[in-house]
Amino acid sequence: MNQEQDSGAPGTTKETTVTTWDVDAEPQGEELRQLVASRLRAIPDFPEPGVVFKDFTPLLRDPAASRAVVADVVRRRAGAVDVVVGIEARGFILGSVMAHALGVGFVPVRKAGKLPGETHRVSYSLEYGEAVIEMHQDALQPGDRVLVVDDVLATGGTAAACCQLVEACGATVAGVEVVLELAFLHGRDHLPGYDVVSLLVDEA
Ligand SMILES: O=P(O)(O)OC[C@H]1O[C@H](OP(=O)(O)OP(=O)(O)O)[C@H](O)[C@@H]1O
Ligand SMILES: Nc1ncnc2[nH]cnc12
Repeated sequence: MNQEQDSGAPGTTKETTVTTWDVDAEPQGEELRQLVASRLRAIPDFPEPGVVFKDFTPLLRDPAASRAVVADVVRRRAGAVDVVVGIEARGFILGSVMAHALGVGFVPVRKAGKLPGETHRVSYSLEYGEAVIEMHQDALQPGDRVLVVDDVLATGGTAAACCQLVEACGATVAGVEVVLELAFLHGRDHLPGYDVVSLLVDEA
């Protein structure tokens, strides 16, 4: 649905037009999956030998494809989340635009030592190493329905650690959204009971 609103102040002739976004008109289903798959590239042996890195910078470079990814999440989650939590660094890019499109706030989960306030912290392992992530203790309120956003679900260590941080604040994980799930790394096994949605699933 497209809608135009006149928000000019009474007694003035100035008009401002606000156009809402028709998310249903964006690519969906198989069309969306093919579009997104065509904007990801596989880079072998990065960041270390044996890892095939799935690079989503071509997706970001294409406004139509990025917009379609965000629209897909808006169709599924609009009205059902209060906050988006994005995981440093790639989760920041997707998570912040999704928060904006959903009309909710954004909370960053950062690698250790980057946040200035009092934090909760969790250590975890991922496909190519170990890490510690943190979130400000006062970033969420008890009862907040939180959408966790990242680009890739690999071993699931990062997303599971992020869900722990959300719950440490007394908030609820409403769902986890990723663009690409590397199913052969069984990340879902670390996220039992969570509503995990991946746009693309790589089985190989
Ligand atoms: O499911 P996992 O095995 O935990 O892996 C997934 C995580 O790995 C990548 O982030 P990375 O830690 O490489 O950081 P970056 O976004 O700063 O590149 C990716 O963006 C996810 O956050
Ligand atoms: N293979 C991979 N490609 C991109 N991001 C990742 N995060 C963890 N594993 C990854």
